[in-house]
Amino acid sequence: MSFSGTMQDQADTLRQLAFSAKRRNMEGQLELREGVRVISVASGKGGVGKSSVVINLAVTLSRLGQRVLVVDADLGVGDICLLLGESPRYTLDHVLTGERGLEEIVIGTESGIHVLSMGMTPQQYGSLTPHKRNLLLEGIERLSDEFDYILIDTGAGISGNVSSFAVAAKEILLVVTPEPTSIMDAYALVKTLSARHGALPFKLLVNMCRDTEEGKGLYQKLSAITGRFLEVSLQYMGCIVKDDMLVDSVRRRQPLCRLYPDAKATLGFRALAQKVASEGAPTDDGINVEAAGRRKEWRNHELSS
Ligand SMILES: Nc1ncnc2c1ncn2[C@@H]1O[C@H](COP(=O)(O)OP(=O)(O)OP(=O)(O)O)[C@@H](O)[C@H]1O
Repeated sequence: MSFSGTMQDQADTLRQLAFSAKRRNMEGQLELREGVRVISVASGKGGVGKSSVVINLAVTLSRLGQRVLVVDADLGVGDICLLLGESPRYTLDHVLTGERGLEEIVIGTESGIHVLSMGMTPQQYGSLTPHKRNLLLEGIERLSDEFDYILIDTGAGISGNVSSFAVAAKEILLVVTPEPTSIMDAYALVKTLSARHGALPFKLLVNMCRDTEEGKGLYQKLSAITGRFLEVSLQYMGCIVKDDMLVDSVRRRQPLCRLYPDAKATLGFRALAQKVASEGAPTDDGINVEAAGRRKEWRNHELSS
């Protein structure tokens, strides 16, 4: 199977899961605990540091006293456990065969965060009996009781499972780097997701930039284009500078912020976590008040210019 075929498969699987969850929601059967923040971390292209952002944001939030679950939905890759030097004893297969409950494949890590690896092909999902689907969904429901934050590491790009989680997650943290291809792919992702799902509350994080000025400049450019051509406003969440310490932490399979508490990139993650934590959860329609205000400003600006 080709790589893009695999990504499409992943998207289909997660879409089915999301739709099942939605149906249950409408029936009042699946309800995530009120107040739990579900943030999907996405990128237009691969290799921009999405998994590193998920891990370090999760660990920093955990140090702020939050209970954090990372869902590795970058199906089949299992990056998060690899990056944390963890080898889960059980996989989703054990849940599907009924040997284990979903809670039992969640692993606690030394860094204080929990990780759930959710790799499953659409073929596997399609062959699930309604009973097994329910088991999975009920598992997710129960898990949300145990955490304040659920961070989802999605596949990269439009064909990734970000589309499936976009609606479910309510909050999308888009990771972009100063590379032209990363910027173009991020724009394409925002365009496609907005066309599919309407106004979504995009948050933008610039990774691997030279300094804060470059980060802010990139945000202003991208935000001007998405505002003008897509009527989509982006909320700036800050930047993480390019830092060799991060590369070293990946090699040593430990979170940067744990290994190097004073590294420049660690300070960026700290600022990011504080910004995330200081915001309220979005409202039921997925729009937080601040973002809605900015969208209105954009429209007024467009009308008056
Ligand atoms: N701020 C940074 N400074 C220096 N290197 C970084 C930074 N962020 C990420 N990297 C490096 O970029 C590489 C890719 O990072 P990562 O695996 O987190 O990206 P990704 O977007 O999740 O990739 P994929 O799409 O393949 O899952 C890693 O080797 C990491 O060390």
